[in-house]
Amino acid sequence: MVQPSGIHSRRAALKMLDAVLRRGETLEQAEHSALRSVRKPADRGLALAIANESLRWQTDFDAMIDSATKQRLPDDARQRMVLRMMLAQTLRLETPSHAVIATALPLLAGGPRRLAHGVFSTLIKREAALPEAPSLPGPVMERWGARAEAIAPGLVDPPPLDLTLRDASETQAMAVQLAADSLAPGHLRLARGEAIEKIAGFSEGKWWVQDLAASLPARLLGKGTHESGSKHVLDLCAAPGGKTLQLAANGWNVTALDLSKRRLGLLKENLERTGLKASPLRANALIWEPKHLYDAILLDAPCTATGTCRRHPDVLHRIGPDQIEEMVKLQRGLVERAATWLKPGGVLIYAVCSLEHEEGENQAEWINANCDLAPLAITAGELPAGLQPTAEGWLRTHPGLLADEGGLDSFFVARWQKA
Ligand SMILES: C[S@@+](CC[C@H](N)C(=O)[O-])C[C@H]1O[C@@H](n2cnc3c(N)ncnc32)[C@H](O)[C@@H]1O
Repeated sequence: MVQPSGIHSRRAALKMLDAVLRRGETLEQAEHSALRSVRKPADRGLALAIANESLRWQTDFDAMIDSATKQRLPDDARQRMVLRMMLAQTLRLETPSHAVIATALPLLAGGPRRLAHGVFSTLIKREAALPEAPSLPGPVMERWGARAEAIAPGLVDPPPLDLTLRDASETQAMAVQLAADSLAPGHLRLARGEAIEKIAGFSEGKWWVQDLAASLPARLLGKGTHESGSKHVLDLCAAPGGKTLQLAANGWNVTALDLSKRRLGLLKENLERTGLKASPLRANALIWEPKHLYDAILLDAPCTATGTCRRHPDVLHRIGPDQIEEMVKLQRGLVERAATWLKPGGVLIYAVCSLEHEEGENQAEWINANCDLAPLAITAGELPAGLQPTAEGWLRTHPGLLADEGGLDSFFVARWQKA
């Protein structure tokens, strides 16, 4: 049978959705195997766009689908996944209906295609439309509470592209060269679209991709030099190295420790491209013992990553209480050990790209109560204009902040000092 053109990208998108929603894989993990058989970059881009938009607007697509079916389709039914993809193409990617139908029905070969066709046609006839911002899944609304309302508008589109510059003194010149905005020294914000490798300065290693929020933890450690040379920082859970690069560029002598061989490989590539120096170290921080104490430790802890929902909408559907609890335990194990590896006067930064209280605010309270460290409040003067620390001296960013400038990922950051 002749397959309609564009079917490969739709098959790959369906594979990704299936891996995320039925097997709990991250979209990034799923991407790898799903895109293996899709050769053309444009087809790969389309597959990713369909999967992303389906996940971003899933709650709204499901409400539409349910309004047009007599019997509710199970959440993980293939027809529901294909219908979400069809609606994503029509309502978000401006794909003509005939192309949507021609590429969707083969995905249901051997199954009830008529149902999908009927539901889709009904919704198109009704001129079903999306709300201004995606509705968040019920459990996410419950967890994020009052913040959810501010966050949702930040999820409408994929975020802009943020770069961190190797040399912050070039901020203005690079902003002009790349027609970019800058929200802080060493930060540039570009419209998303162009291939990363094609942006000027990539091959010379003048910058790396890093959301502004992700750059804040390392900024809060300041310069790494003093009269007698460089101070020692342990970048604990360092790979792929966005913060390692910042610390190295700021004069720190960096040990970049991570458990993952693959991710450390990326960190090494990043060091090579930027010409910055750090000492990568593969170890499990839960059993590793340092040979000396550190002036500073940056613990960018493994977490549920729900704060990256703008670029990874799969987290809206994959993460629940079990994953949160698992991460909370791991984070406590790591921070408990890190707290003993600081010199007197040494500074610890704890950061997570999570929107969950359990991994952020609750962990900071736990550290206050259980670790031999004194809180060192973050001040407004240390933050980009428009951001404020909390009353406790912590930092909590989310996609609803700096909304007019393009928003931010969500990070929780707090700081302590060893007596
Ligand atoms: C949030 S990511 C780090 C991102 C990195 N700091 C950056 O800015 O590019 C968390 C990292 O923790 C690492 N990790 C998880 N458990 C670990 C452990 N027990 N010991 C060391 N690293 C661990 C993961 O491999 C992952 O790279």
